[in-house]
Amino acid sequence: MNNQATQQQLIQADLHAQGSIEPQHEVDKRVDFLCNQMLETGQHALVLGISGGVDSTVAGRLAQLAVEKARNKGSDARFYAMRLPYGEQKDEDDAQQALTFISPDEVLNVNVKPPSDALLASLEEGGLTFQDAAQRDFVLGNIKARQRMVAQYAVAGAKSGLVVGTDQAAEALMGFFTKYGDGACDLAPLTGLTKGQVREIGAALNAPASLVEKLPTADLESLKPQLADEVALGVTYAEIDAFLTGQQVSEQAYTTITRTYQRTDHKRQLPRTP
Ligand SMILES: Nc1ncnc2c1ncn2[C@@H]1O[C@H](COP(=O)(O)OP(=O)(O)OC[C@H]2O[C@@H]([n+]3cccc(C(=O)O)c3)[C@H](O)[C@@H]2O)[C@@H](O)[C@H]1O
Ligand SMILES: Nc1ncnc2c1ncn2[C@@H]1O[C@H](COP(=O)(O)OP(=O)(O)OP(=O)(O)O)[C@@H](O)[C@H]1O
Ligand SMILES: [Mg+2]
Repeated sequence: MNNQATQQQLIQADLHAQGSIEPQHEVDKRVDFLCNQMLETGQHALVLGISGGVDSTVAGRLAQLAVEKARNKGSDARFYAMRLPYGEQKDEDDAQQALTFISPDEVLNVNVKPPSDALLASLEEGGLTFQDAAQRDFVLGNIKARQRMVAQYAVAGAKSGLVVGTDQAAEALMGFFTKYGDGACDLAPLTGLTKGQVREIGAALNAPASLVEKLPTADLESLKPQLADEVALGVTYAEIDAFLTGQQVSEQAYTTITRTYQRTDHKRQLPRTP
């Protein structure tokens, strides 16, 4: 086996990626995981932001199925789905379609624009300056992701709940999440799945095809609304998934992926200590 294939195998194992999945088996396994976590911890709720993207559509439906299963076992578990737009969201219709599909016990609508803008204004009043408008916008993007984390943990605190995250192997590989923003959670039910496998599970759950096939976007930068992840990453999800499932990828994709994986190692670890 050549060096490239060995390195791919090591990373695949590190991220718990599988070459292929049986979607219904993964649904059952991951619903059981969420249900058992509720029962074992004695917590009473699951909490998750629903964006209108495929990851939160799938994780949200798994969460609703899990609390229903826990209730069948005598728990009073409830799922709190949260809409967390930054002002008006361009793909709000998709978010509403996701909510209809998920059928959560509760929906909370929280606008993260006022707290995000207020924090940025306070930082600037406090003396923080930026290189340019693009850097300021990028930093504000991560503030939005972290305000969503704050909002979800507030609900978890009030309802004795656990925060669900949507990190999967493709985002983990590329460190494509905000550290302590959407990267922060108590339970990560999509761990190990490629983007394509998340879509396979969405299809097995009968999620609307338009959401299953939707173009992924972090949608954090106001100056680049709905920016496709693949443009930001400089590599396609098809190439990322191929890398994760042990297939050969182009030299350029291999270099981009392995360099990004190494550069973002700190995002997949606990804080460094002396
Ligand atoms: N070597 C190192 N060792 C330990 N810590 C290190 C470090 N280098 C930076 N850091 C720390 O990490 C910080 C950078 O990480 P972070 O704050 O996350 O910021 P960063 O990785 O620069 O930005 C987050 C990226 O994730 C994308 N994202 C975010 C949220 C959701 C999604 C999505 O797919 O929906 C995507 C977003 O578009 C952006 O490209 C630095 O400011 C520093 O505090
Ligand atoms: N506007 C939003 N409202 C509620 N939650 C959000 C919003 N934006 C992001 N989130 C939360 O942050 C998570 C990370 O965003 P991310 O874009 O990776 O996932 P997604 O939108 O579900 O799917 P995709 O990656 O395909 O766009 C989401 O899964 C969701 O839980
Ligand atoms: Mg998204």
